[in-house]
Amino acid sequence: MELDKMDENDWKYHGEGNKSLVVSHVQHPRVLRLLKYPAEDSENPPQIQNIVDFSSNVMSSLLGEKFIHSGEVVKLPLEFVRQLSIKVQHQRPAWRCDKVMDIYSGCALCLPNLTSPALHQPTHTPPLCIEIKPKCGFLPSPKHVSKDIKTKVCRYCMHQHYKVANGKWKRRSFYCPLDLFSGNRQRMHFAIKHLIEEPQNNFKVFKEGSDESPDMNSLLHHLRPYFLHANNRINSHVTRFAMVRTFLFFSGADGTDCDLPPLNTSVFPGSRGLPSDSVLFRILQTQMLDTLDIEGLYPLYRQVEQHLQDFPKERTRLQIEGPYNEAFLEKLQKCPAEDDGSVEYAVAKVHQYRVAMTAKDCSIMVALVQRQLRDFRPPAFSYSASILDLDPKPFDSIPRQLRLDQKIVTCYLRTGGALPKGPVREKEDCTLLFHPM
Ligand SMILES: O=P(O)(O)O[C@@H]1[C@@H](OP(=O)(O)O)[C@H](OP(=O)(O)O)[C@H](O)[C@H](OP(=O)(O)O)[C@H]1OP(=O)(O)O
Ligand SMILES: Nc1ncnc2c1ncn2[C@@H]1O[C@H](COP(=O)(O)OP(=O)(O)OP(=O)(O)O)[C@@H](O)[C@H]1O
Repeated sequence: MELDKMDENDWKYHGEGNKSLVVSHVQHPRVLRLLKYPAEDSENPPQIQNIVDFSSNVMSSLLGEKFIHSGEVVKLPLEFVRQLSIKVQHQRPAWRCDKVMDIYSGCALCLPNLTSPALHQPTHTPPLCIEIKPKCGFLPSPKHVSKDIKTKVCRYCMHQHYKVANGKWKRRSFYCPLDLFSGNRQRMHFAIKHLIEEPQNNFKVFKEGSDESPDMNSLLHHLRPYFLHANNRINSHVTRFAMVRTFLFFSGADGTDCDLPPLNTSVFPGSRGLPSDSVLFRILQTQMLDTLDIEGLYPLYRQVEQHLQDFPKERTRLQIEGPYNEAFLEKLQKCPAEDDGSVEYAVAKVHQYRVAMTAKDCSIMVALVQRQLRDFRPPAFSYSASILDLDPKPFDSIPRQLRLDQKIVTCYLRTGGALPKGPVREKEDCTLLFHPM
């Protein structure tokens, strides 16, 4: 990429989240991730190098290098960024326009376009990519929570009630992250069915690099050729089953594409749970660094905050805002098992919590490519999995987390019973092991 010859016409709007806007190159498999911030906060542009460091030095070590593309910071001509922001503005969803693109720093992240995987051979079927934002896959321990309901209904399921009550989404999703992370074939199948039915911001499909946002029928139509090679039973049940199989086996052992196991392979070779080298397992393990729940963590956060007020210079030694290097990783990995009252313990728990928050908010991108084999063998598939959006969560977002947690639980206890129950799940309890199909 020749940075001095950047032309906004070579880039198109690709997507955006709460914190960044992504444009993809029209010819090369590359994207630029430009940060956004609240319109009134243009004085305080986010620290982009911190994002790369956090991803490459901290998250990559916890999640597995093979899944991570941290990218690099590039300095773009300001006029290019300004023209780009004008060009993409009309494609941005209105509900995301409360934030503006950073057009002043000229800094962006350059990353491989994970929806355009490199093709080693020509294929008949274009690559298909599925993005899942799985959210938090475990329940907190009863030791640290004040409301018993938090040990039965997961944060995502409770949050759904809050989101519908506040108009963020019209319909509630019956997806439950505990199902997806369970490693139980039936529950994972159930999770994927509900993601497809009500995708919200948890499920996206890209075909030929473009977000398809399809309805259920057209999605299944797109997915069929990618999964249904081993037999001719083309129905939605088989498709979802194949997706479960794909997720379960995602390990990308050597960081390259690997073949899907055949359809008749046992998904649970003698064991329950996720394979320990799968992408879902790694994400769940990292999420579980939140051992205290926000309620147990908050007093430690206050201890750190007080310490920083008393000794402002300690902010640097304790690496509150980074740098996110090996020393930061060591601080959170060498946390004493018990609270010894030290600020080091409190800081380590806060660092662990922030890392867990990142893992609870990341997305998985799965790319599937059909390969043509000679003779009459059925087509084979290559796939690869990557993890996106591994930004550090700010230290001072913790009080907001506590307030949100309280609002979600209060809303759930107030309205939980009032919303219609799921078509299948009679009883809202995320600890349920089996669902009737
Ligand atoms: O708090 P949550 O669980 O609602 O997560 C937020 C996400 O909402 P979600 O419920 O997934 O729709 C939210 O996603 P959306 O804007 O709703 O697409 C962001 O990812 C937010 O992270 P950040 O503040 O941009 O770093 C996320 O905030 P953090 O909690 O990760 O700070
Ligand atoms: N390297 C990439 N290749 C292809 N698509 C990408 C890439 N990075 C991001 N995207 C797309 O852009 C979208 C927005 O990116 P990202 O999730 O990083 O934004 P964000 O603002 O940090 O999200 P959040 O709302 O979770 O904070 C993603 O959901 C994904 O669809």
